[in-house]
Amino acid sequence: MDAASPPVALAIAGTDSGGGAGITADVRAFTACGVHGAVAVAAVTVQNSVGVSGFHAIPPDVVADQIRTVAGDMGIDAAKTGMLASTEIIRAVVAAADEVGLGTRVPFVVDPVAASMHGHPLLADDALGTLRDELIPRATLVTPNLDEVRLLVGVDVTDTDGAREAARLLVGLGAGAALVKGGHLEGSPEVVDLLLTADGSEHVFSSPRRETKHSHGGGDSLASAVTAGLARGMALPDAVALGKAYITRAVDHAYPLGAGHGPVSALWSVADWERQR
Ligand SMILES: Nc1ncnc2c1ncn2[C@@H]1O[C@H](COP(=O)(O)OP(=O)(O)OP(=O)(O)O)[C@@H](O)[C@H]1O
Ligand SMILES: Cc1ncc(COP(=O)(O)O)c(N)n1
Repeated sequence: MDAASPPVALAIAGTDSGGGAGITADVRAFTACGVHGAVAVAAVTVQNSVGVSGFHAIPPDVVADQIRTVAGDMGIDAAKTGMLASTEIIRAVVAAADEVGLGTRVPFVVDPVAASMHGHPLLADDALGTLRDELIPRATLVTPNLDEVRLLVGVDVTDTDGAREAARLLVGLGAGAALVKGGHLEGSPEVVDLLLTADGSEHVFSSPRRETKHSHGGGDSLASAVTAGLARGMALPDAVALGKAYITRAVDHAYPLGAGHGPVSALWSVADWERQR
């Protein structure tokens, strides 16, 4: 007898040839969190642990068609965006999202990726306004890091009050909720991610800060684990709690790889499985 079909989550994002971030991290998180991962590739990056040396943006209509063709066959229970590269791709994603109900019938997580952790740009400068004005208003949840917060709403977050103010402004852009991630707030012993929903409810997710430079793909992994929770029908705070639990474990198991920043890891799930074999 066939197994029951799992929920389907769709990642609309870029590839990472080094396998640390982007769509590779997304699909690992989807699998580890119990959903089937489908993908709409928006860009192919030439990337390793040291940085991004180039990328090729996929034609916008091909990005949109990947979304439509998955929706039309297997259905989409939740979707997330990562690297979208250009204004034209964002507009194509917005058009397809509206057609298939992302952000209305289907939970839609927007991770507003602007640059890699090495500081290499993954979004054209002139695309930030389109991301802010056309994509974020469709988001069930937007998940910026502190650099993206600064770019999107001009707030320099240094503490929880600043994160709260930034989240309020992000929700003011039209997102259903904002999760302001505190990974970049070096110096604090806890990593605090703050969730604010449009109805004003606030949830704080805190975990011990791990001393590691190997956190490549952390933001993608968190957003994808939250998306998996939403695809499974969880309420947003529960889905974010799942995402935080997943990323905390993945940072705990992050490993060095290459000369630069190694990835956060989902390989503990394989070790668990082998122990039980
Ligand atoms: N040193 C750390 N220890 C534990 N958790 C961390 C650490 N750094 C980041 N995290 C967690 O990882 C997630 C991603 O946070 P971060 O603010 O680094 O986003 P990001 O910049 O988009 O990620 P990245 O650039 O690493 O892909 C958050 O849930 C954060 O709490
Ligand atoms: C294709 C792609 N998408 C997203 C990121 C951001 O991840 P990080 O901030 O860990 O470099 C990346 N480096 N590459």
